[in-house]
Amino acid sequence: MKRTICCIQFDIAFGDPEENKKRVSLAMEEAISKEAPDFLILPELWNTGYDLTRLEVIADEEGIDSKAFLSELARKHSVNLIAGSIAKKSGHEVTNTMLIFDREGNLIHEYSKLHLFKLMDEHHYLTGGRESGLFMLDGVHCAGFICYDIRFPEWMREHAANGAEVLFVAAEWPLPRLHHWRSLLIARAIENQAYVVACNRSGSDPNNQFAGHSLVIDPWGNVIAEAGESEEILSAELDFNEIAGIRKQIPVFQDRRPEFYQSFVKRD
Ligand SMILES: O=C(O)CCC(=O)C(=O)O
Repeated sequence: MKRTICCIQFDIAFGDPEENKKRVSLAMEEAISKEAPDFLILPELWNTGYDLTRLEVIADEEGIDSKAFLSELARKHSVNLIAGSIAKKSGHEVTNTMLIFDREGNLIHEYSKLHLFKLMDEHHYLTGGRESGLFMLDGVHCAGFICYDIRFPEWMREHAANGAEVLFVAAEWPLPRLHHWRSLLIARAIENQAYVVACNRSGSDPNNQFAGHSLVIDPWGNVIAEAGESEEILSAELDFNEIAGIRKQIPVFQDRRPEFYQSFVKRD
């Protein structure tokens, strides 16, 4: 089974959801006309960027506006959409939430970033998620993660151990730690013997310059597509038949001994 994917790496307008909707629409038109992908992925917080101090005002109330907008795009282009994440307001809480739509425009899953990134003050403005990132889309077992989540191999492993064949990552990863971005993503692909499709943003905001370098990595850890630092539509073909062979050759999922991992007692 093969599927084509496109990462839409774009420069997010700071605190301007309407402008960002225009940018997403245009980039999607381009991706669809050039690549006709099965799956499209957007970056993290694409509606507001990291304008955290104004989230009370600009976050999307229950995600209603974004959901209508994205559902229509998925349906119109008949594409599966891993719609990065949005700032979503529910009562007094704001979450950093990934929205996933099928080709008919049905919202099939929401995943809110589990691990908040203190270095960028997320814990002051956002509430961490509580749900799993697992979902099934177009016959593929998928899992979604958001940026800092990639530093938590145990979280991603749980998803792979529960069947995920492709790990989608939406990010606003800063340029100074590009080396970590690449190394962590390659490691997550190798250890989980899964595809990693990671969509970062490009450009800068008042506080950070972002790395771009969206990546598609195969289950052997080979980088099969990589963007540069600027806006780019990155595409690749994923062949899910490769996974079974790799998992048979080095059967890490059978060889795990999780019963020992929790009960480890530190010796002096
Ligand atoms: O872990 C990192 O270095 C970057 C994480 C990040 O930028 C985020 O989670 O938004």
